[in-house]
Amino acid sequence: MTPAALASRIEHTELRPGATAADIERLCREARQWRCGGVCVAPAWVPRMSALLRGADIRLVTVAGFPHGDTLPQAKAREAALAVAAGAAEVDMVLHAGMLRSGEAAAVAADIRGVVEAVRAAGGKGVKVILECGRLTDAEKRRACALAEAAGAGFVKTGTGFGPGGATVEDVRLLRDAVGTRLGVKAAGGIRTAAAALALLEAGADRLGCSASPAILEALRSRPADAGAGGT
Ligand SMILES: O=C[C@H](O)COP(=O)(O)O
Repeated sequence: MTPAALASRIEHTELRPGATAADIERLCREARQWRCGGVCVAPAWVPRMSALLRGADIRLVTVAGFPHGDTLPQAKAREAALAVAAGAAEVDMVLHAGMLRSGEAAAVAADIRGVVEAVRAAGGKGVKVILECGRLTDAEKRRACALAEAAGAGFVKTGTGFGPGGATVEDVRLLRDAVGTRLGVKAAGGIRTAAAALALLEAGADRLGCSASPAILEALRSRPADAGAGGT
């Protein structure tokens, strides 16, 4: 895979607590430089991201209920709608893992549906549901995928980058198996090398969320031509 092809699958991310305006400026500059498919920042930075990326063909992504997913459903939906009004195209919302693990499927579905409908009404382009796989059993991951699909989400996403463990090939395979081709799969959290990025795509991820995107892309660019995986 070429660096350009990989970059198109990356949502370059800065969600660290305490990230500064300079961090957001660097992120957007790097995303333009590498032509990343998207950029993901916390809601309060959406107006800045939107201004910095005006005219660029880069998806503007933000988060809702981040990073724990346990805000009130109405707050999550409103947060998502306000972020879309401020310029975000897509919202990565965090699943309420505690409710899922309590067997309260209807409440989990309503939480997701609230965000999906709020984003749609605000003119946004779609919602990803962050599962935080490190906190869930495989059966819970499958249940979460079914609820995300039924509630109208467009993607499921492995993690926030702030929970236990990072994105794994096993979780991407499981999520892909659960949603088939009906939903997208985004792998995120702890992706630090080109080999890891390519392995996650190979396992079935459509998109990757990473903060280490330039290092990953630079490593791929510097790799000897015959060392490529996948050959594209
Ligand atoms: O959604 C994306 C993650 O927050 C990125 O995590 P990372 O900093 O481990 O790449």
